[in-house]
Amino acid sequence: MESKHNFDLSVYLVTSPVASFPSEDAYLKHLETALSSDAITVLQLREKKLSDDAFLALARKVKKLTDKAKVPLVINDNLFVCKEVGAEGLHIGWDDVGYETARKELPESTFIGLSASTLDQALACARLKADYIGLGPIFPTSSKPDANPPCFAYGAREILEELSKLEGAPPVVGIGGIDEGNTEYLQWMCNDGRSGVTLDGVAVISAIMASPQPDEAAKRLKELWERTTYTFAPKPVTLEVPSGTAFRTVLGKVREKKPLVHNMTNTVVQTISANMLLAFHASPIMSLASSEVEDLSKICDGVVLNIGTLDESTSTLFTKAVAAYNAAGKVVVFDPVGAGATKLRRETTKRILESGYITVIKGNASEIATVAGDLAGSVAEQRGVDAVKSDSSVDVQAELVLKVAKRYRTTVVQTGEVDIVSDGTRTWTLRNGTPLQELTTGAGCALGGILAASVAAGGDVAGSCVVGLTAYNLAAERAAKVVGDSSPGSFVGVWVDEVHKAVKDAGAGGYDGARVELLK
Ligand SMILES: Cc1ncc(COP(=O)(O)OP(=O)(O)O)c(N)n1
Ligand SMILES: Cc1nc(C(=O)O)sc1CCOP(=O)(O)O
Repeated sequence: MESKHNFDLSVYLVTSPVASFPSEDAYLKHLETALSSDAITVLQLREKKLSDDAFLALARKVKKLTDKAKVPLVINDNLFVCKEVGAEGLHIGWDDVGYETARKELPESTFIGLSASTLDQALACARLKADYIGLGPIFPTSSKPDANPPCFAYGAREILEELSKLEGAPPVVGIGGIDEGNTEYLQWMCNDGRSGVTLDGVAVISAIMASPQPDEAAKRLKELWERTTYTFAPKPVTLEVPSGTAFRTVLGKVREKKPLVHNMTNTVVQTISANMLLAFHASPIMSLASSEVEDLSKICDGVVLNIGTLDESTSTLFTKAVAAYNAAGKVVVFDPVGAGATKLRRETTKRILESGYITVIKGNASEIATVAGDLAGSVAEQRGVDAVKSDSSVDVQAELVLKVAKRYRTTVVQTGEVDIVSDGTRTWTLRNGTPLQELTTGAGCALGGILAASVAAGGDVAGSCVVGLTAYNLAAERAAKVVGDSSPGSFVGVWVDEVHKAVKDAGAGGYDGARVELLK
């Protein structure tokens, strides 16, 4: 290390206790193998139970390895060991030796990292001018029994957004529950060119220390961390919406591609969901089997996760689906049906939203308000998330839809008398449809499939949602004209016919009557 500022946090290994290995030799060999990957950029020696003498003796051996690999060594908590061994850095938490004491006692060139679990702590670290912040836990972890509650990727993103407003804020490394399955998602959520948010690296214990091949594990983490294109991330914004051309483009692509949509949906709406997808010129697969998820993620273009008839196993099943469809780079539409009604629904909704990238969240006003309210348990609470009721004005609802889209870096489709679509940058209101849709069981749930097919074919996520939803609602209006206002039974059949025609004609003239407005 030439200067205290010359450190790279991108793949930061924190050690597990030497005592968790069969021998000290096995432990040192493990570290040496990990360091031989050339992927590790910082190594923190963390021993909670050793005496100062034993810690120092171990630190001297580890320092030889880190020096050989030209990787800075950071000592966890112990100022004495840090000084004695001449480590390049010290990491301390809020219960440890104070930052100012450590700063006075250590050479200027020694960098000092501070832990933060909340926005207030992160701001305090910045005020103290810590050299870096260890922000965590990001995800649940079993490596630190006294860890604070996780902030998840969206919470980390909010904290980083606040830090980015300060001049000279310290770099930040995320820690806690980070592994190969979530690194890419965390990196995408927390490195957003649009808002200036940056996370500087990932710190891990088990992802490398518990791996039988620590060098390979470190290399894979580095490769995931350095990605600039993401498997799951939406394609760039290309569509001009609203316009008849966009309408024809998306529906034409649906007709050509015939997207295959995996419906993990509730038992009440299976038939209408499958029929609407077929009418939309897409193909449905209906399956709730856990053992099929990975295979289906490889052949399907997208999945609909609908918690309408959930049980205690739904969150495990659906988070598995999020992981599989993210890894396959396919569309995930999440419908948190009745999200606020029970504890099970609230918890399941929260776990799914925390688990990975959701391409589209679709729900009615109270479901979206519940999704927004769930955030109030974390960072958002400190900054005051307003609970928006379904009887609030369209503008107020649109503001919340935009906030939820921004927070999860996703597209939100809120259905109601006025539908609202937002991707956190652009927000539209859509005013088509008929009251007969509300008298049709599964009309909202079947829309999940229409959105998945539209996005899978279209490219621009939010734009494709606007087109798919408008086509669906215009078809409903045409069907209502045919059957009259008091025939909900006959309405469904004619609606399916009209959806079919809309895609068959690829929207030729079908956009007439669309009442779509892009809000400023
Ligand atoms: C990089 C990094 N970030 C955070 C921590 C946690 O430190 P602390 O709060 O002091 O908790 P313990 O590690 O001492 O249990 C860390 N060690 N490293
Ligand atoms: C050491 C540590 N500090 C944390 C914090 O939140 O400050 S979480 C954590 C444990 C990280 O281990 P793993 O990568 O195995 O989850």
